[in-house]
Amino acid sequence: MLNIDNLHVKLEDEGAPILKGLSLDVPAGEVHAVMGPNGSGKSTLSYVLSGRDGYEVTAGSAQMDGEDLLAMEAEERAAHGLFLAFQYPVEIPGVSNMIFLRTALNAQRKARGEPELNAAEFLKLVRAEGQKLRIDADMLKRAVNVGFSGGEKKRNEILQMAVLQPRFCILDETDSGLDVDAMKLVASGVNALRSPDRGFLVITHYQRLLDHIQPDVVHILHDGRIIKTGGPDLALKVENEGYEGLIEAAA
Ligand SMILES: Nc1ncnc2c1ncn2[C@@H]1O[C@H](COP(=O)(O)OP(=O)(O)OP(=O)(O)O)[C@@H](O)[C@H]1O
Repeated sequence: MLNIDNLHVKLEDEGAPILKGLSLDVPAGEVHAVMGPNGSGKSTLSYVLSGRDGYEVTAGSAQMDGEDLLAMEAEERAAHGLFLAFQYPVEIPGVSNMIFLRTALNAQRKARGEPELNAAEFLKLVRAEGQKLRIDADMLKRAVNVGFSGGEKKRNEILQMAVLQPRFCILDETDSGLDVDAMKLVASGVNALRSPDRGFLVITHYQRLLDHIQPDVVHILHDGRIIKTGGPDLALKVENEGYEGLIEAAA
């Protein structure tokens, strides 16, 4: 479903590479976790895949369902069903959460040739999904993420995911800043979306998220490359022993 091959990326205005030959395949139906030390390139990977400006791909490829992701504009990638839950969700003053979600959903439906949802259908959907994440009607009316607490912003990212029903979801440290109960809500939001035709890349520093979202595969990213791939026990090993041993073994 998602195939990344030998990806090399640098900042557009700086010379130093950040991703240095990263390869990763996530088949449909699977959840892959990406862990790695600070500064190893995890967020860069999620930004490059989602089409954020400021990065230059100097070699390699990234495909979703055989189509060249890197050749698409950011909104085309979204219309193809790619979704990124940001590490630092963006505030959008003046745009209510509700209007934002409805506009995003209908733009994607239109791009896919599906009929737009009318106001009543949309309201029913967003209220039901909001309830599961304990996002009440008041938060839905407020400007997107403005004045939201750290944990509320992260839950709001998962609400967007639940409403948009993307086919491939990237979660960039969605667990950071969440209290224990909110983490369980977020995890059940993700688990509810798990399906044979959907894939996930879950970037996290902590094993505890993976207790709730059981990954099929765990990758360790260091210095712009995947240095080790394994099963869920690899995350436990990192939790217990840190990255040093894995980095030394890969050198
Ligand atoms: N806009 C930028 N300007 C300068 N350096 C950058 C920029 N974006 C990324 N980098 C550098 O690229 C490297 C990778 O950053 P990235 O945010 O992808 O790491 P990460 O693995 O997500 O880290 P963390 O676990 O701390 O979130 C870091 O050394 C970072 O300082």
